[in-house]
Amino acid sequence: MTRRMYVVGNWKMHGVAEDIPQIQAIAEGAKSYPGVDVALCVPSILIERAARAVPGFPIGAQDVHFAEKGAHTGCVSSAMLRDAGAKLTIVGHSERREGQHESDEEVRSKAKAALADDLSVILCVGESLAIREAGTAVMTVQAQLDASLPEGAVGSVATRLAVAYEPIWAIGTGKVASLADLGEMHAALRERLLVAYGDAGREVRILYGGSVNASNAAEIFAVEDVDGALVGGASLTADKFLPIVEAAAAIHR
Ligand SMILES: O=C(CO)COP(=O)(O)O
Repeated sequence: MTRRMYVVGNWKMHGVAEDIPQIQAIAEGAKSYPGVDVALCVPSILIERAARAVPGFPIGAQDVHFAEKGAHTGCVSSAMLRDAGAKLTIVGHSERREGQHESDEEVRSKAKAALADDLSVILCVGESLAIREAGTAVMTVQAQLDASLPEGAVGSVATRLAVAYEPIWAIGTGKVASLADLGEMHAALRERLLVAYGDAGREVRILYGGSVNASNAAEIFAVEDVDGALVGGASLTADKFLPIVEAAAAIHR
């Protein structure tokens, strides 16, 4: 089976009403690359306006609560995201694992809740610089994936689940994992997906994230088992983001 390339922007804490034209430019530009799945994850308060501005283009969230509803001040459920027009959500980004002390168990619950509510999910994993330097990155990230993946039969929803490998030291730093390290990690994560889901594990896309830009996207996408990218800074404007989508469109597996 072939996995479609997937390029997703993570706007993090950027974006107000005046940025909607950039979202429209990205959605319009993405139409030139029908072979690539493209999406943008924006701040939750912008989802509804963004989704209305670009009908048919997937707008997503950057986090979701695992509960359906209840006493969770400041949180947003998957049903609320869907109601606002979101089609996907990121879970377990390292900035939340660190900043909001999210555990693997919590990330797993969030992924399960979102998948059950028909959202697509991008589940993030990645190691710190200390772990990379200690030489234990692969086993650490595999264990993180094992503990964060929704367990059980994923079969029918495998195409709605993606994993994003984002080494923490590569996020926003201009540093990118070496292509050899990237290939090793993506193969190691594929192995865990096959253990967890059997053949359906082949359908789950594995994205790379961390300082992806127009200049390095092509070589990153050429690495086996890299099925696209989760892009931060370079997703904020159409002129920086669309060349990354174009690089993905050039991959034929
Ligand atoms: O964290 C990231 C995407 O989720 C990567 O961010 P940058 O592309 O800005 O390094």
